[in-house]
Amino acid sequence: MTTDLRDNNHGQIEETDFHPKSAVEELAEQTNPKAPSRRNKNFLISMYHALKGIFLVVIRERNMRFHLSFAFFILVLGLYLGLNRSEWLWVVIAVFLAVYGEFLNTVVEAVVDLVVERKYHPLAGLVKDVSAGMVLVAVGAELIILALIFQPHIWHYFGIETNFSRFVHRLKG
Ligand SMILES: Nc1ncnc2c1ncn2[C@@H]1O[C@H](COP(=O)(O)OP(=O)(O)OP(=O)(O)O)[C@@H](O)[C@H]1O
Repeated sequence: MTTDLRDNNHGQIEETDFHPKSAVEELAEQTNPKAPSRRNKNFLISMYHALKGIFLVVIRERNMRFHLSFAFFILVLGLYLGLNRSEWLWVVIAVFLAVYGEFLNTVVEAVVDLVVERKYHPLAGLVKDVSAGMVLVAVGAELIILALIFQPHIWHYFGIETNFSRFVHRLKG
């Protein structure tokens, strides 16, 4: 995180903490006011734009790369520990909850920057903070679900026997 100087709308300059440019900020700088607005002409073009959106967030948002690296680790751990089908279902829901939250957060950041034209505004800060809080809640839910799913398997792996870990392991056959 770096520091940035911003006008606080009262003629004073405040020092605020900011990360280096995010995907949203870089795109905001590339805006060409003279470019005509274009609409998607067919399904394939719509798909292309949707995939471009996913690609942009994955490549340029550090937090998204963290979520995906974590998801990959969970995938490997799940395969190694031999989760069953219904456990995978919960793992997928948990992982996508956090990833989806990150997508929403990126959208919120972009819209806020668009509305305030990247100038300082307390409400813009509030919206971004609440949006970041939403991601945190989603990650909290993800971690709780993953802990509930993986705990009996990890216990069993380390030879810690509880009624539940025995029950889950028996389900695996
Ligand atoms: N226009 C603004 N006016 C006031 N405060 C802002 C503004 N933009 C950002 N902030 C404050 O700076 C914080 C960081 O904003 P920023 O846009 O850099 O998000 P970020 O840290 O890159 O988020 P993420 O890590 O989720 O991508 C916000 O949570 C908010 O408190």
